[in-house]
Amino acid sequence: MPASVLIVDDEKNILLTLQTSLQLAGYHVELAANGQVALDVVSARPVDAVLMDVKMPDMDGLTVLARVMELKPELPVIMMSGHGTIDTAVKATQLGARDFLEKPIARDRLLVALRNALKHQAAMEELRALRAELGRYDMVGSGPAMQRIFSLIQRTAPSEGRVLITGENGTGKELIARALHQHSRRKSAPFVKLNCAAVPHELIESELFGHEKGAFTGAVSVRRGKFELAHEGTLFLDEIGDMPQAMQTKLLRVLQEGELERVGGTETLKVDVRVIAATNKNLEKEIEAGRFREDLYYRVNVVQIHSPPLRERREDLPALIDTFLQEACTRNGRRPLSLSPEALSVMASYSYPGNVRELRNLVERLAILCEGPVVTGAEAQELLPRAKGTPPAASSEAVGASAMPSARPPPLPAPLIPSGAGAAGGFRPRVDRTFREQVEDAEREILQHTLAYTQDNVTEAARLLDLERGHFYKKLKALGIKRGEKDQPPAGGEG
Ligand SMILES: Nc1ncnc2c1ncn2[C@@H]1O[C@H](COP(=O)(O)OP(=O)(O)OP(=O)(O)O)[C@@H](O)[C@H]1O
Repeated sequence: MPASVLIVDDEKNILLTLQTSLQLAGYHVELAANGQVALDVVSARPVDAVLMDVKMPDMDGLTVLARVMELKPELPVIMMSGHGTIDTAVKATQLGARDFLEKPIARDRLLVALRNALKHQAAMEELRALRAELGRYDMVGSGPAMQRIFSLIQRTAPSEGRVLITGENGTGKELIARALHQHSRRKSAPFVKLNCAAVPHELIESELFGHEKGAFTGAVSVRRGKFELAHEGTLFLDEIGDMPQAMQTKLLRVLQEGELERVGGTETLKVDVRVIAATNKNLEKEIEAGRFREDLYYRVNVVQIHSPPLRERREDLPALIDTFLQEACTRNGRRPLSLSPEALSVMASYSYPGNVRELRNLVERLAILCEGPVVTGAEAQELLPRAKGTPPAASSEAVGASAMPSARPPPLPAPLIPSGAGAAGGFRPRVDRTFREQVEDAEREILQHTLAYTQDNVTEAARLLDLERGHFYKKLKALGIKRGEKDQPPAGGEG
């Protein structure tokens, strides 16, 4: 689609001369003979740049410029003046003008200014997108599950086939979608994302298809939808299982015909977009339950890529931890940290219900909180969440699938191994803690472990350990264990 330029000038012959120059250079041109018309156009139709005279009757160019900046702060505006003073040029720049040209306008100078303004605009948009996504492109992992994903990406990306990516939250579905885009012939066009679960149902249509000015209350200016923005590129529909049914029907039509109308509009727009969808739901079950259209499912599910949960590809943990740790250290301006074997073992024994996203956050916390340069097992242990029924790890087992408990709690608390004491053969005497302190460490771990198992239910934890409830509370206090407020200590604090 050619870039569209709005020319604003009260002199008709200037409008026509500039129009001819720009049309010959391949631009789509709109004309406005005064400031009010210009403002109407800017709020009613998408324009990519504005070329505007300073001196106009009724509303002068600088006033119009200020209003345009309120409506569309990112829109590049080039001001023109036959009576250009430095003052006016400075004022225009302060108001947000991208360039200032003196009349009479040389064609070459005009085209260079316009090209620069549009290039700058595109670069800023790219930069914004890159900043937002910084560090989210590279996929780490060399185990069989990731190898399978890489191979599917390699084979599917160059095709035009729609892809459905399935998997729990935080498993890297968006990264897969981005990798598909980056390895496709569409890579120089935009990658646009819409999270269907995050947009209120009543707004999703205008998010996807855009809207005309006045289409509904709050539609103060025309807006392009995600489909239009993704023209010639890729549209990533995240959480497609949450798309309202009425929208599923409309989406189906766009996928079938490549055509759409903005909300409140009558013009039919043609779009060339590759759709990649993702879901954490089982869409076949959603179809059975009547919540997801079967025909839409077949449209989006030409190729399916499943991203398994992290607990099913534990072999990737060390590489992921290492990558995230180095990234986090750089980001937080500290020297590289490394994990002791005990810390790695502790990290490996957690089940990561939030998957790679949770791992990434935990590692970021390690990079901020640990003294270093080597993260100890105790520091890692301290960091892991324990309140959701996940028992804290035994600290000195080897990393590997067998060292990792499943996400579900065991039927009874697993036998505990005090910090620093491993399974048979792995025992290492601690010289940095007294005997009494090590006993307390062990007691603390038993109480925390049991509380995590009972989801902070003290009565149940005390029962499991065959302790009186009051005595249990006393121990918690003595060992400095903080807990949630599910039930209160008995009156007097003892039992
Ligand atoms: N293989 C990987 N290598 C490196 N980083 C990864 C990998 N997988 C996921 N991540 C990181 O984990 C985080 C979550 O990934 P992403 O947003 O792609 O997951 P998702 O499955 O799309 O999540 P949601 O379903 O919640 O939208 C991101 O910070 C991403 O960079």
